[in-house]
Amino acid sequence: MTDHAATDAALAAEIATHAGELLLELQRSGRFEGRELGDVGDARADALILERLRAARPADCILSEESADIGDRHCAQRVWVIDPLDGTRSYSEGRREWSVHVALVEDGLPTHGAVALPTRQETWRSDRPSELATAQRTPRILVSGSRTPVEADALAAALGGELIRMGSAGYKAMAVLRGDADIYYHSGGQHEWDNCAPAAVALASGLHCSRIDGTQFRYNRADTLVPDLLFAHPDWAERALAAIAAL
Ligand SMILES: Nc1ncnc2c1ncn2[C@@H]1O[C@H](COP(=O)(O)O)[C@@H](OP(=O)(O)O)[C@H]1O
Ligand SMILES: [Mg+2]
Repeated sequence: MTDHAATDAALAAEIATHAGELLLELQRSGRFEGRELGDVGDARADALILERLRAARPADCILSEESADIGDRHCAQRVWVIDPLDGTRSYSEGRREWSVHVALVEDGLPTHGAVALPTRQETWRSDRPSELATAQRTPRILVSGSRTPVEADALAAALGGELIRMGSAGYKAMAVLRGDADIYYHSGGQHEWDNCAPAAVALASGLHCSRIDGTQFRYNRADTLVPDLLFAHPDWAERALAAIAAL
């Protein structure tokens, strides 16, 4: 049972971890495969997260990728933004790169959150900031494998970096936080649920997280589209923003 006295970050971590375990079991059960596995996983993880959040925080609103808006979130001060299965494609193809996102947005800012990476048995959370690794001289730049930005090669060339294609926004953002990469760059579209919990967790550890023009992320907007993003080790943030502006 969910602990009603848990802090928001602890609650997010507990729920994301449990949803991740459910998804792993479903994937390993072999009962579904391909697209159907992704659809069933999305729906079941969504149901688990909604049930737990409603029980623990009945007064809050919820915005989920898999459900219609719940409650009148636009004027709500506290809104949970969740992605029950980010990297659905990787998940349904049996790959490792997928994640579960649970974040709390207060007055438009991501204040608490957790990102579960079930295939690594990791849950990253905003109330347990991690020490950042040393940035690499040759930056490793993560981009979407299926929707690689057209300008990705030019950015890598401008920074003298190495481009690495990978699935899932949460998996990529946490790879930067872990120090396995230096930059996660995306353009061409995404939604609030794809990057809200990763931003809540990454910001708490001092990673640079912004739109690619350097402006701050704002959440719980009427239009959930977030066209682009930059997650970067602080040592690379300014150079990356300058290189992006010059593309
Ligand atoms: N151009 C675009 N428009 C809308 N969503 C996009 C997008 N590019 C990536 N995304 C979403 O961002 C998440 C990470 O993408 P990727 O794995 O390609 O890096 C995926 O979320 P879901 O898996 O939750 O659908 C994907 O649907
Ligand atoms: Mg997503």
